[in-house]
Amino acid sequence: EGSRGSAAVAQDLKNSRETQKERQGKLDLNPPRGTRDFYPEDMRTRSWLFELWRQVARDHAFEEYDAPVLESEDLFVRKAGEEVTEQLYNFEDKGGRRVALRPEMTPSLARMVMAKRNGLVMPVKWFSFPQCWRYERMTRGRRREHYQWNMDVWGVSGVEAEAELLSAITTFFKRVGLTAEDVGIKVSSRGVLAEVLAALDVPDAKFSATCVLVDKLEKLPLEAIQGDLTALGLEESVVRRLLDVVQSRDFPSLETAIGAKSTALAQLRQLFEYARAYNFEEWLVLDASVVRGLAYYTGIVFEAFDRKGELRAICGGGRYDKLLETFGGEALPAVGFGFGDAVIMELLESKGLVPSLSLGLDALVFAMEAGLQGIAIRAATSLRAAGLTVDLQLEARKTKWALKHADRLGATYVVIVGPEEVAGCNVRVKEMATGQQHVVAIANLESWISATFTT
Ligand SMILES: CC(=O)Nc1cnc2ccccc2c1
Repeated sequence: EGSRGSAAVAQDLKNSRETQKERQGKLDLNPPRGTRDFYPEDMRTRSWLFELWRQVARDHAFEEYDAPVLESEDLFVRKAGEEVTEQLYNFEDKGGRRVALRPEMTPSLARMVMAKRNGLVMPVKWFSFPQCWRYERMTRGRRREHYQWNMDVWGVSGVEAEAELLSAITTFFKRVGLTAEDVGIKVSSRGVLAEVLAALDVPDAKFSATCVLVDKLEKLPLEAIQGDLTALGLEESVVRRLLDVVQSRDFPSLETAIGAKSTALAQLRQLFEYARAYNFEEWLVLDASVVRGLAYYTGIVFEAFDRKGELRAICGGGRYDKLLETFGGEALPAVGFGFGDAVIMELLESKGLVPSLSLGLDALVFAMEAGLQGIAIRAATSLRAAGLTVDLQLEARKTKWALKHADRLGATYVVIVGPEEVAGCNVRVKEMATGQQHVVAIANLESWISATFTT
């Protein structure tokens, strides 16, 4: 190897990079690293989850929006050492533009709000189900994409907005069969940290990065981020004070830690009072150690967790009143949450709360011979006109196969188009549940079915 010129070695490299296709003569059928395919049975579960999320969003009168998965990299460049920006799935496109697959939806939403600012009626209450991306060295084998239900309220500075969002989250949990014994929601406020830092004369400019570090402290030992704390210029005494305050797990200890005149404390009390009016107070846990890892949160923050403590956070969110200012716009109060599709499914599966989803097929229609396909088409079409879901077999089938397939698909009826029946201008309808068979004139199949189906 050593004796060969670099060109030769480069050639070797090029050859060894021959496409997988050439090497094995076939395409790699797996989806890209860290991503998932959704086959129909997977898609039924995903659609079931999204439909529940959508119902809750609709019940709270939120409106759906969307934005491109591809955004300018500038939207996500923040200098607060967050994991979500350190793992940005970014690249340069063929036009030489720095772009990224969105790691979260909030910046895109902020861009959309800022773009139409004065044309929007406040408050804005919008939801979306964006697929979000991260580029993580596959050393940890974690996923690189997930779907994340987002709900946000723009234009409301009071904790009424946080309360409404927590109502959506707890409504979803109740609707899916989880109770406050299964799941809790830790609630705190970065206002607490802001008040502590202000009392210690720490400049505002250090607020976001300090919060991100305190969030990391929840997961890592102090020495692991000592370097970052020092780099940020946080003195030992400040770090010790912060670590002391975030120990508070109830109102008396929080009041002792930050004083009775604290605005952040008053807002938290107000939120817990609203929680009683919404009947979701049993889900809330005051826990000052909740900081969340996103740089732009400024006030109340919250995260749902499984009470057994076996899983990562189920969802999380908070107030981010200054995000538009970081984009050079005028401030507009905002609060929102992100709810990923992975942890919740793990929790629901562990509790047997994911229903087995059949196709919900009303009728399977088939012709016994190719020459009868036209009749089968006519029968299927009239059933569909009556609003039924119909699987029309596109090739002639043996009755035995068709009945087995109808059973597999969970069809309520099978419509058999056979030579004898057709000779008398009829079709045969079999009720799969009872095995009962009816000979029905093709002419009044539609009325027969709708009469039968209305019962
Ligand atoms: C459990 C899981 O899939 N987490 C996950 C997967 N992909 C992401 C992609 C972007 C940001 C956060 C992500 C989080």
